[in-house]
Amino acid sequence: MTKVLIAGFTGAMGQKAVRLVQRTAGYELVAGFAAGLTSTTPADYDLPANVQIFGALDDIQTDADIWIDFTLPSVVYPNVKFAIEHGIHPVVGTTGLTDEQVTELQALAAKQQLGGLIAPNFGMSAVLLMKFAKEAAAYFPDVEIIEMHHDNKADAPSGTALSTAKLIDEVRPKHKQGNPAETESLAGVRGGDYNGIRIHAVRLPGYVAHEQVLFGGPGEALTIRQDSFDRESFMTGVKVAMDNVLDLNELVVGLENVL
Ligand SMILES: NC(=O)C1=CN([C@@H]2O[C@H](COP(=O)(O)OP(=O)(O)OC[C@H]3O[C@@H](n4cnc5c(N)ncnc54)[C@H](OP(=O)(O)O)[C@@H]3O)[C@@H](O)[C@H]2O)C=CC1
Ligand SMILES: O=C(O)C1=N[C@H](C(=O)O)C[C@H](O)C1
Repeated sequence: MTKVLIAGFTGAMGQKAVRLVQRTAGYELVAGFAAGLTSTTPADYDLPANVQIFGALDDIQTDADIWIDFTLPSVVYPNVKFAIEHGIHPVVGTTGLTDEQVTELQALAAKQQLGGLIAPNFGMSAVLLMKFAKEAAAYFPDVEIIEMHHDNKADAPSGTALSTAKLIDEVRPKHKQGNPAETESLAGVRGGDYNGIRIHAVRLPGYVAHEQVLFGGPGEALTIRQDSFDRESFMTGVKVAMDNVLDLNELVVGLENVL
């Protein structure tokens, strides 16, 4: 039986992950971790009595094999560091880790000879969107990204949009796009700028997670779009990660690398 701890177990994604672990043969939920808890009684979260509930990182004592993290950009780094230092394989969906933090965590995982996975998006449609966008960018170097999310989202741009921009940046011919004399009469109206790639973030009730990559060329355009209408869409990828993470011997970034 593979034992799982879920960090952020009370959140929108954490709750989906709890149900995934509970319904999947071969896995056992042994612990839940979240901040701001009013109780550490498992029954108060509809969890069996043997599930340990932790409200602070320093309190965690567990024999979990896997640490699933769906928390907040502000806490994901210490969480994953803690997991690796305690020999728990991290499966990280939380966004917001900087490139430097990922490099540090990879070095720590290598030192501990521990495998893990960080995925900016566990949804198949988003993984494919990023793959197709990278392919298209070699032929359509002029591109902008629009990501659309629910209005509870803490961070902007989305981790997926940033990853998409990084993948596009790896292949697209280096050039300046748009009008070099362009001005903004309304601050921020042209979006964020990742190496010349504009990213626009929309936050609205009713949305879950959506992304469009717009390519423009002389007389034509290509739009690639993905929609996650339900957070259940991310669970396919989380299950793939759980099934593979114990066999990894490094901290891998991107679900596509374990598919
Ligand atoms: N990779 C992917 O496929 C996906 C990634 N995400 C990412 O996952 C993350 C979580 O998203 P979502 O579930 O919507 O967010 P929620 O706000 O719904 O949940 C956040 C969770 O983290 C907990 N938390 C808050 N502060 C701390 C802390 N200091 N230590 C430990 N736990 C803490 C919250 O507990 P409490 O409620 O008690 O404050 C809650 O359980 C985000 O970064 C989001 O971008 C989301 C969807 C898919
Ligand atoms: O906060 C969310 O909801 C999501 N976060 C991830 C991101 O920032 O890319 C993945 C997905 O977009 C949903």
